[in-house]
Amino acid sequence: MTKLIRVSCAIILDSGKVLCAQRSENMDLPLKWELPGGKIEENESAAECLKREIFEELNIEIQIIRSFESNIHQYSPLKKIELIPFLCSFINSGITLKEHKDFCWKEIVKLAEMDWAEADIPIIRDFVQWYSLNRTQTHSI
Ligand SMILES: Nc1nc2c([nH]c(=O)n2[C@@H]2O[C@H](COP(=O)(O)OP(=O)(O)OP(=O)(O)O)[C@@H](O)[C@H]2O)c(=O)[nH]1
Repeated sequence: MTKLIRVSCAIILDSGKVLCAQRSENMDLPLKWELPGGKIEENESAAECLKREIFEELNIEIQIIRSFESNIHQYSPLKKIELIPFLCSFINSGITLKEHKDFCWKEIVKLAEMDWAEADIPIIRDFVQWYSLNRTQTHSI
């Protein structure tokens, strides 16, 4: 049976825009856009993983606001991931890319235009829908 790989990812919201990261040519899913994050290690919670990965990949600290429903996606017979999203804000802002090719801040209404990794598509759709219903609560972010 295929092992389920659990992956935490961050929807980092700042001034109504979300941080999108582009995978580099030499990564799996080359040049696809993703939400920064990574694989959850043994003895680590999804939230702990996210803080560690975001610091390792982008050199920034985040504050987790809430989690959203995860998405299970089978990329191939041997690769099945559970992508677990968290809404986050910044603590500091000097992004240094350690692994990704590029990053951008995308307005929420334009998020669906990006060429996302397949597992991210339902997560982005659900987040855009949630934001349109809850934007008044997120004004301070
Ligand atoms: N971090 C992150 N990973 C994602 C997203 N969407 C998605 O399908 N993935 C997949 O989840 C896995 C996360 O692995 P990772 O970020 O720790 O590292 P990686 O590319 O070095 O993994 P690899 O060792 O499989 O090549 C990758 O296989 C990646 O393709 C996403 O939005 N964020």
